Amino acid sequence: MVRSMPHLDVSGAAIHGNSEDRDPAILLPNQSDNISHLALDIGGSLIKLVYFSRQDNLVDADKTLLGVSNDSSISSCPITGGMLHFVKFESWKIDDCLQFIQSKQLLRRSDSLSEIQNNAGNVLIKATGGGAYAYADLFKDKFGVCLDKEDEMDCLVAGANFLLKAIRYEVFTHIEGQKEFVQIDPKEDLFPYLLVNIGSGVSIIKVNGDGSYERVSGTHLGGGTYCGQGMAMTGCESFDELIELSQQGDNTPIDLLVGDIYGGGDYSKIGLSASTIASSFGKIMPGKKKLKDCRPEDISLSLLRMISYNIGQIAYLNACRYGIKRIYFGGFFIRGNAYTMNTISFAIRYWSKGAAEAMFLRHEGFLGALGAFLSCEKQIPVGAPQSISNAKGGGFKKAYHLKFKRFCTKISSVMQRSRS
Ligand SMILES: Nc1ncnc2c1ncn2[C@@H]1O[C@H](COP(=O)(O)OP(=O)(O)OP(=O)(O)O)[C@@H](O)[C@H]1O
Ligand SMILES: CC(C)(CO)[C@@H](O)C(=O)NCCC(=O)O
Repeated sequence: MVRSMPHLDVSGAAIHGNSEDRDPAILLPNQSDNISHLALDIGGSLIKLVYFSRQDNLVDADKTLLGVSNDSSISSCPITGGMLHFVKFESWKIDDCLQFIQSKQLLRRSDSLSEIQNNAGNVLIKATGGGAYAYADLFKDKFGVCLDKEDEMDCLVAGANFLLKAIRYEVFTHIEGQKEFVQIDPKEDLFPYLLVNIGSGVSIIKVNGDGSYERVSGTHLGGGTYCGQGMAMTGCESFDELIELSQQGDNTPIDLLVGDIYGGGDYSKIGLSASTIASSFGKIMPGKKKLKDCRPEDISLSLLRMISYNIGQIAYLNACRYGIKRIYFGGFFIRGNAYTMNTISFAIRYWSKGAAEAMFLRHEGFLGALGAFLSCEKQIPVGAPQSISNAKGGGFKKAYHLKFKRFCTKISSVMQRSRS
């Protein structure tokens, strides 16, 4: 028997936890239908899982949304709904993921949404990413469930649109170590935007509206490249180890700087300072330096910088190509790492001459999984979140808009010139 789906109510959705929490849960305060539902995004490197749990108790006053404890309407609010939880596993540890699903009883058949079935009577769970195809048999054999495949790009866009529209304190800029939340008015300054999803590989998507997008570019030099190349060059055994190493690194013994080529000076005629990287890894060269002479810490940092700058530059070029000012970066390559975000932000600022700013999402790696989760409903409310004008640094600065106007005018005149 095929039952109708219980309603997923995302109205009033908000982050649960404080502003520094990683992968924070999202509170769905108005979720009244009893749903037991999960969705998976099985990527080349990581499996991302989003699931709902019911939460009937009161919000702990110390755990108010984002620590905005002076907001009395929040601290005393009873939770009648539930929570969205975000969990990830390395793709090669799929057994851990299966074990987790089992231990949390996420496929309990007694819950109504889990009983959604296909024509053949098989229980379905939403899944996206390449692994939704690659691991379909495994899920069928292990749990007797069918993965109900959703397109990866559709899910990325749906997840991003939901977060940008409905979740306060989701988006932020990260410039020279300073994190500032950005509030988006869904009616004024949401579309179009560029979504740069840095997973194993990188997808660059121009998003025009709900379900309206075009994957305009991509690059195979992504998170998988940093991880694979880094492990090959340093002997590290994981992404986390590489990132940790990079924190003690210095790129200058490895990267060839403009000053190294120009006798210590700038090449000011073309606007290159002495400290600009002329060539990533350029100091490893015949007769000079070999890989074995380099510290793993420095290798990891140079690599992180190389990949991040390069993605930043490609993102900027695509923003120019379409005259888009808003560039959001997602994907687990970022992993909330300050250095990565600073570098991407620097690249966007540098290339746009300060006219555009990189923006990041707190649920960076979960866009696809969230989109798959929401696909059971296919409708996301447009409701603008409440104002957060009191948030530290919230809102775009007027100067930014002005600068960007100039930036766009410049781009269109360059484009006109190149056409004529
Ligand atoms: N614990 C981790 N293990 C492996 N990679 C990690 C880890 N944490 C962060 N990463 C980085 O995140 C990247 C994967 O990001 P993400 O999960 O967004 O993409 P994916 O879905 O696996 O890839 P794709 O979409 O290309 O199939 C890795 O390539 C790596 O750079
Ligand atoms: C192949 C996908 C979409 C899988 O997630 C991703 O890894 C990606 O966008 N890679 C970059 C491929 C390219 O456009 O060069």
